[in-house]
Amino acid sequence: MKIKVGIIGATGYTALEVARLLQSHPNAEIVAATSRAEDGKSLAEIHPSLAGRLDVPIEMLDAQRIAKKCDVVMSCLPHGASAETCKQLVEQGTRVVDFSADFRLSNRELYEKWYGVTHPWPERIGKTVYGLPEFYADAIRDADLVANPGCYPTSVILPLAPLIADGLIEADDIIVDSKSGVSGAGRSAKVATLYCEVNESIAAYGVGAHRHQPEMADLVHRIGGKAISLLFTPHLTPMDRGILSTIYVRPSAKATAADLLKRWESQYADCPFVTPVPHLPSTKHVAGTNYVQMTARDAGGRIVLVCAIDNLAKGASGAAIQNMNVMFGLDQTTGLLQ
Ligand SMILES: NC(=O)C1=CN([C@@H]2O[C@H](COP(=O)(O)OP(=O)(O)OC[C@H]3O[C@@H](n4cnc5c(N)ncnc54)[C@H](OP(=O)(O)O)[C@@H]3O)[C@@H](O)[C@H]2O)C=CC1
Ligand SMILES: CC(=O)N[C@@H](CCC(=O)OP(=O)(O)O)C(=O)O
Repeated sequence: MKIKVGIIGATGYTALEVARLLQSHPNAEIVAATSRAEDGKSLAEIHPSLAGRLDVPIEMLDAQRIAKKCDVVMSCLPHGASAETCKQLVEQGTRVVDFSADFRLSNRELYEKWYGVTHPWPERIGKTVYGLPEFYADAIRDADLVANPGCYPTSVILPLAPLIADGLIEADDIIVDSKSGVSGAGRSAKVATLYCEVNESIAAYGVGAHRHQPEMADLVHRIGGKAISLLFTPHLTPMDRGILSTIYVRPSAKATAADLLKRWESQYADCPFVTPVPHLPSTKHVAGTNYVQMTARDAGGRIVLVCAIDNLAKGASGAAIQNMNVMFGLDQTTGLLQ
């Protein structure tokens, strides 16, 4: 019997990536998809790259109806809108992977400060597992709701957390410089992501004020056991997909880049998607895959960490399928090794 999967927010980029990846998943099938704007069409009509392969009809979102059809729902809705629907689906007995930031942080105050909205299900903040199977597989296995990680945070938490846990780097002096492809901003029309704005150009945004900064600090603290101080600057770059994070840290005592690589190798020895590498990774090395490549270099008294992921794969939809695999007792890599 295949896992019956529903995709809500089906017109977006992460939904397309879930559908693309699930087509070659041997144990799952898409049985429902929703959108407010494209009700009545099919997934393949909205996403022509799926033509001839996925005829799932798009329907309006009705949590009760979706819950009846699905074992698990991928909620590809924006933060703010997702939480209420996740609540209804979980209450109807369906398991949910939430792509939004609505359940990622440790507490309601932090969420409401950074997201500027009142949370509709505050009881679940701090009581929802963060969907990084590399650290939380046991809790994900039994979860009714999984908070899929943010894309930039994935590229920062995976390299930093084990180093903080072992005291190999200073916790109070971390600078993160990240670059993202434009699909990270979603598919809805915005001036900032128009062709003429992004083509042949690169720009910083959200300097010192991006909502992924508290997510990174919160999770590195939770996993590494030590509070950290971190400055994060994201950049929008003229590519479709991919994230490259360059992280400047100060080594504690006499730690070298080689020590950090060794630490990652032991931490992630049993994690099929996290690959410490000797070369400097680029977004091309992981494009379209669920892999994470990371390396470290000694430089001017600091160590520079470089981590590459695909924002739509390990940064969103690949991670969600990895989480679904854990939730349903499958091997983490099922359907994700293409
Ligand atoms: N893009 C990325 O790289 C990443 C995205 N994420 C997160 O994943 C989620 C989806 O992202 P992405 O696919 O890029 O987003 P898109 O903007 O591409 O798609 C969002 C989808 O949600 C629906 N939607 C929008 N507003 C509402 C609303 N108020 N109520 C119900 N449905 C709504 C839209 O469809 P319609 O208007 O037709 O209903 C659309 O299908 C977001 O929470 C995002 O933050 C996480 C990691 C990476
Ligand atoms: C390039 C770009 O705009 N990226 C998005 C982050 C990607 C994302 O969707 O993250 P969440 O899941 O936390 O929303 C941004 O900076 O807001």
